[in-house]
Amino acid sequence: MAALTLVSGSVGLITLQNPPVNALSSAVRQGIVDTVQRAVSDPQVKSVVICGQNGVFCGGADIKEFGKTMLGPPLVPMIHTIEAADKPVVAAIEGSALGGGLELALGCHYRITHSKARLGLPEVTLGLLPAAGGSQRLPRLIGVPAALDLITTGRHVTAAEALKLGIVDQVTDQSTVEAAVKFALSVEVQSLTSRRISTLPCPCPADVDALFEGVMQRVRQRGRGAIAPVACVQAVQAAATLPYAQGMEREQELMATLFTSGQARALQYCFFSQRAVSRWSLPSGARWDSTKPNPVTKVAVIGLGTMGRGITVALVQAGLSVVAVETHEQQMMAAQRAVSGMLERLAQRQGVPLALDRVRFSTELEAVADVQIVIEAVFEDMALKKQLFKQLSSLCPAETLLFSNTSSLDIDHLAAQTDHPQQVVGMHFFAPAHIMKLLEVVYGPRSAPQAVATAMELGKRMGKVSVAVGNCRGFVGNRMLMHYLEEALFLLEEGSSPESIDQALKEFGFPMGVFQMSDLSGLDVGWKVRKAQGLVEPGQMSRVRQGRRYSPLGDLLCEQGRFGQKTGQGWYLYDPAGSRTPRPDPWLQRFLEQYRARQGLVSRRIDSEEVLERCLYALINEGFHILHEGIAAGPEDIDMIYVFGYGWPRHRGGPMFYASQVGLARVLQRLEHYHQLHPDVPHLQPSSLLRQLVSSGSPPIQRWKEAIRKPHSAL
Ligand SMILES: C/C=C(\C)C(=O)SCCNC(=O)CCNC(=O)[C@H](O)C(C)(C)COP(=O)(O)OP(=O)(O)OC[C@H]1O[C@@H](n2cnc3c(N)ncnc32)[C@H](O)[C@@H]1OP(=O)(O)O
Repeated sequence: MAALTLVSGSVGLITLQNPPVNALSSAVRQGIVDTVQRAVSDPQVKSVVICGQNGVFCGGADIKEFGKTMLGPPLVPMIHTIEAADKPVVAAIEGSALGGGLELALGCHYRITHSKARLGLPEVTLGLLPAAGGSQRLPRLIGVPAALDLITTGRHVTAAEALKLGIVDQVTDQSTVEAAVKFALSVEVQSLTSRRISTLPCPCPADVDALFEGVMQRVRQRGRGAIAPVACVQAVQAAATLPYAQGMEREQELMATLFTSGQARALQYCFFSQRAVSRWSLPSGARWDSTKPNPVTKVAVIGLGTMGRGITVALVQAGLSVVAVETHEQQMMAAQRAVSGMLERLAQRQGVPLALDRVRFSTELEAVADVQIVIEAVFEDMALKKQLFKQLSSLCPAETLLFSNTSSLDIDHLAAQTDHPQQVVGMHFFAPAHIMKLLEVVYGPRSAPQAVATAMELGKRMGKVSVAVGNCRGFVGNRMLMHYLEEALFLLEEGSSPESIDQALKEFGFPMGVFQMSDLSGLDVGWKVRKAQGLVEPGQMSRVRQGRRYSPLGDLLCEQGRFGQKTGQGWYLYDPAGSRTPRPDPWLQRFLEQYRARQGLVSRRIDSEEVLERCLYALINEGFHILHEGIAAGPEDIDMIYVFGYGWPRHRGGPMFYASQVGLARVLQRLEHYHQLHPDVPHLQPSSLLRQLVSSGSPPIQRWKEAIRKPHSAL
C-alpha cells in the first residue's frame, strides 16, 4: 500500500499504492508510517519524496471507511511524524492532492506540483472539516483570508493558483517525481526549522475579528443550515487565535461533532450517489459497462428559445460542433445574439478562446442532415413535436439519434412518429441549460441501449450529472414535484400564506420556497400543462376535478394575467415587473380570504411542521411509487435528481435519503394521518413499497433495492 525505494543514491521514494485515487485507507496509512520510519532510520537515505501511483498523489481519507471501526494508525500523528522528521520530506503532487492528501503534503517540508494538478481541502463538501491539521496548517502557510476561502468552500485550486497562494514551492510541466527528487537532493543539507508549518505563527490581517464575523455571516447564509462550513470557520479562528497544540484540540473537538452528524452522512451519501447514477441499467438488462456510446462530434439543436440557447452553449463548451436551427427568422437573429453573448461572457470569465466558430446557425431544418445527434427543443406542444419527429425521421440518416428536451411529454409517442424508434431518447435539461448540472435521460420502451449510452456520455461531456429514468408523465423530477405544488395550494386554501409556506421551506434549506419558485418559472407554464390534461375550467371554482381534490387557485391567478415575475404579479408582487425581489401582496391576501369565504373554508393556523410534512412527504411518497414501478433504478437516482435539479439541500441528502433519516415508520404514520384527514387526496395514500419497507423493519437505504421485487416496468 506504500512502497519505499532508494533513488539517485540518497533519496527514499515512497509511493502510495491504492488505486484509483490512493485514498488514505488504514493499509495506506500503515504503509506510510512503516516506510517513513524505515527511510528516516536508514543512514543511506538523506531525503524523502512522497508520491502517488498512477499519476495521482492522493484523494484524501478513504471515505468508504467512514462510519466503520477505525483501524490502523490515525492521520494526525502520522503527519506529525513526517513533519518532525530530521530529513527533508518533499511531496511530489500529480493529479490531485485533496483533503487528507493535501494535509499529508502540508506535513511535508516542501511541495512540488505538476502544472495540471489540483489541490484543495474539500472536507466541507462531505460535512467535515480538514481535521488532520489542515485547518491549523493552511492558515499558517497562506494566511487567514485565503485559508478561509479554501476551507469553507472546499474548492480545488490549480497548480498555478497554489503557487501564487504559497501552498506549493515549485510547479513543473515535466516528470513531477524527477523534479521532486532533484529538489530533494538540493535541500538535503538545509535546515528544516522554517519548513515545519505547525511551528510558524499564523499571519492575521489587522481587522481579523471583522473578517471572521463577515465570513461567518456569509457561510451561514450560503450554507442554508449546513453545519460544516460554520465549524470550518471556527477551526480557522482557533488557528488564528490559539497556539498550534490548542488549535489542534479545537479542530478535533469540532470534528467530533461533525463526524457522526446526519449532515455528514447525507453529504457522503451524495458523494457516492453522484458517481453511482452514472452506472445505469435498463429493464432489458443492458448496462453502462456493456454498451458502447456512439462517437459524437456534431450535434444539432432545433428550437432556439431559452432552453435551446442554453443547450447550444453547453454543447459548444463541451467542445462539440453545433448546428443551431430556428425556423423563425426574427427569433433566429435574437438567438444568435444571445448565444454569442453567452459564449463571449463565458470565454472571458474562464480565460479561454472564444469558440463561436463551432456554431452554425440556420433557419433550414435540412441543415441537420449530417449530424450524429439532433436535440429537439421546440415549444412544449405534443402536436408540434410529433410533426417535427416525423420530418426528422425522413430527413436524417437511420443512424442519427433523435433526442427530445421535453420536460413531461411521452417519449414513446414521439418515437412512434419515426421509422427508427430505437434511436429516440429524452434528454430533459433544466433551465438555464448551460448552468444547471442535472440531466434526466429518459428511455422509452423502444429506446436502444446504445442511444441511452450516447445520451449519458454526452451529458457527461457537458459536465452534467445524468440520471437514466423510465418514461412516464413528468418523468421523475416533475412527477414528484406536482404533488409538492398541489399540497402547497391546499395549504393556502386551508389558511396558510405564500410567505409562511416559503419561509418553512427555506428554513428546511431550499434556496427558495415553492411560491417564489413558481413565480420565477412562470405560472402560465403549469396552467398550460393543466389545460392539456383537461383540468382547467375557466371561471370555475369547483374543488373536485377528475374525481380528486383540486385547487383552482393557480388557474384563477393566471386568468387575471398574474404569471409571476415576468408580469410583476403572481403569488408575490414584483416592482418593477421582472424584478427578482418578491414582496407580499395585500391583494393576494384579500383574494385568498374571499376565495375561502366563497368556498366555505374555515381558515386555521398551520405551523411549519405541517407545511414540511405535507409538501415533502407527498413528494417522497411519489418517489416510492416511482421506485416501485422501476421508473428510477434506485433511491440514489431520485435523490441526485432533486439535489442537482430542484435545489433540495445537499446536506439533507435528497428526498429518499431524508425519508430514511426521518424514519420510514414515521413518514408512513404521518402520511396515513394526513390521508385520513384528506381522503380525497390520493397522493397522500402511502405507497405500497413504503408499507413493505416498514413492515420489513425499515432497512437502510442501501438495501431498499432488494425490497423492490418488481423490476423496471415499461409504460
Ligand atoms: C477528515 C477527512 C479527511 C481527512 C478527508 O480527506 S475526507 C476526503 C477528502 N477528499 C475528497 O473529498 C476527494 C474526493 N474525490 C474526488 O474529488 C475525486 O474522486 C477525485 C478528484 C480525487 C478524482 O476524480 P475522478 O478522476 O473524476 O474520479 P471519481 O471521482 O470518479 O473517483 C474514482 C473512484 O474513486 C473513488 N474515490 C474518490 N475519492 C475517494 C476517497 N477519498 N475515498 C474513497 N473513494 C474515493 C470514487 O468513489 C470512485 O469510485 P467508483 O465510483 O469508481 O467506485
